[in-house]
Amino acid sequence: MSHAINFFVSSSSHSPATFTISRPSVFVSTGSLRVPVKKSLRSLVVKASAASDLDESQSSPVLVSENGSGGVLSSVTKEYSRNNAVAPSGDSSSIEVDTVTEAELKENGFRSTRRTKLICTIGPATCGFEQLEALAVEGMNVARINMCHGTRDWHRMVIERVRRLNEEKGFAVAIMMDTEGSEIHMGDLGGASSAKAEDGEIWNFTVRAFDPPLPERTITVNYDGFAEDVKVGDDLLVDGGMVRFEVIEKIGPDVKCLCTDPGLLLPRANLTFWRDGKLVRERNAMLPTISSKDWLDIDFGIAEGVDFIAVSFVKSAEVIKHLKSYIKARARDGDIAVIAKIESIDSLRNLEEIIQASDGAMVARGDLGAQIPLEQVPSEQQKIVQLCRQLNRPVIVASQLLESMIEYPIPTRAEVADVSEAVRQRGDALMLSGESAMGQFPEKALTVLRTVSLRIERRWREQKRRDVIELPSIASSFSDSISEEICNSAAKMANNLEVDALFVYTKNGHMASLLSRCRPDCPIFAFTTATSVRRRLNLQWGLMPFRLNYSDDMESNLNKTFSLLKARGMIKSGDLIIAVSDMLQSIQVMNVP
Ligand SMILES: Nc1ncnc2c1ncn2[C@@H]1O[C@H](COP(=O)(O)OP(=O)(O)O)[C@@H](O)[C@H]1O
Ligand SMILES: C=C(OP(=O)(O)O)C(=O)O
Ligand SMILES: [K+]
Ligand SMILES: [Mg+2]
Repeated sequence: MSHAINFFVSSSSHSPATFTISRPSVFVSTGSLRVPVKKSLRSLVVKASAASDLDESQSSPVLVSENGSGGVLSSVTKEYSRNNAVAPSGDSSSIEVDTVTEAELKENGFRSTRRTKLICTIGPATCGFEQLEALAVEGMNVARINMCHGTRDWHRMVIERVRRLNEEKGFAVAIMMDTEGSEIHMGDLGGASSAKAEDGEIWNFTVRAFDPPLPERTITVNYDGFAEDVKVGDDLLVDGGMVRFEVIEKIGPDVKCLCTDPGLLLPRANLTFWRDGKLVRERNAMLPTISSKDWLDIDFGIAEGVDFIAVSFVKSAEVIKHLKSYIKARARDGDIAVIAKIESIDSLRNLEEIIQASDGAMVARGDLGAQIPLEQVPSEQQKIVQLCRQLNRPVIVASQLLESMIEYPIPTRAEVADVSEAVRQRGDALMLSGESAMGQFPEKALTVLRTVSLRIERRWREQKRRDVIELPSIASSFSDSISEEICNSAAKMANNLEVDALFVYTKNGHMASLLSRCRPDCPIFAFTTATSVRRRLNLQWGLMPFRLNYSDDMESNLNKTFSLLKARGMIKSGDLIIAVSDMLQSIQVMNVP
């Protein structure tokens, strides 16, 4: 018996013929009871020359899943350790599967997989192979390296370890390189890990270069114009106010400052200066967003094949466009995504065009909070998250999510509330900075992000609190409009029919991102032919990216997918799924045979 609902929107390049797959009846759930759907076969045909999102026919049945969900429970972790010896990639006769996703699906079922993605900044506390593996097992989707710190050799070592982890253990942890940017910051304290500034002490901020050790109470500053730009009486804020000084005297390249709010100075901390209660934007406002050192780091990132480049202190869309064309001309597959960090007044001023030009955005609350009043940061966060969703760009909420966990094994209640709010806003990803880079409890911090995400997501679904946010059409062509409408409809159907999972066959990830944008109740299994696309999809809300070689014959793709996933125990007969692909511009509702 063959029961299915097939909605076909066929492009002119494909015949509008429908197909059916032998399968049990389609069930629609009413509450907890599933009743068979009346047999029906519907076909909707729209004429369009839609470009296919799918690759040419590829035959070997290689399936790779990843840790996109990673809502790992303790027994899942145990299961991971039992199974973590996976076949090396490229073996087309075997299935490469990330045991963390696999175990989580088996243990928790579809619904309770995690949708919010997690990013960890890698630093001295987490750069070892075992430490990186522990983070991946705990659910790290993206590893961030901050070019403000460490040497290129150190970063290369981290990248190699993450790559090896992916190859040997089947993960798809993506790598994000974050540029230093040319805003004003302190030097590296001559090698010391921190320095204490006491109330009433006089410190010398200087643009002179010193060989270590630095003279006592001396701070080097990276910006040559610093001594000329500041004025006696200015307030000098370290990291947005963690330590405060008042400028009392200028002597050539040296600026003598009186400590008025004592605190700990950390290497390369950001500096801002304020006059009459206002942030001073002197010639430093003219500094290039991407410095000459940043360009060298970007060349390094391109050569190493990082997945994302996050650009610090973006001021306008132009710099993003420039970087994107620079990457396109140089990167092997031209597929490094550019993330705009929103962390300055200028970036807020040009927000929409910056996000439009980028492949994603980061609410970089650390520096943002040093440039605008702190009480304004939460509303800016909400605005940026919402705008990114409307424009279909992944968005990361970053900085100080669990700051106290740098020192303590549990977070403050206020930090948990902040993480909950970011999850409730349905941002794509949450990011750890110091907590994972140099904190004492990196894995525990990641566990907190994971468990809070899972809890809030589940509560949201139970309350059926679907988003009221308006999703404007973003398509720039008729064929894009078709994809968008298909995804909007498929996501709505998935919610109404309470299906177990959405399947999307997507070559470049666009269809997958359109589904993710709808934030459906069920997880989205995204099948893509390229390993690099699979890693990039790992940043997006609700996507479980798989690498799978598939053909342009959807019936055989579905059958292959079903049998591979069933063999891994990741789905079972009777599970209800909706599949979309822009190869056939179709929506298919079916039970797994
Ligand atoms: N590669 C690294 N080497 C040494 N320390 C690092 C590295 N990356 C991060 N850190 C430490 O972790 C802290 C938090 O990381 P992050 O938020 O990325 O940087 P920042 O504080 O400069 O904005 C940094 O201040 C630094 O002390
Ligand atoms: C993420 C941020 O950037 P960085 O850590 O590079 O300063 C931030 O400022 O919040
Ligand atoms: K940075
Ligand atoms: Mg910053």
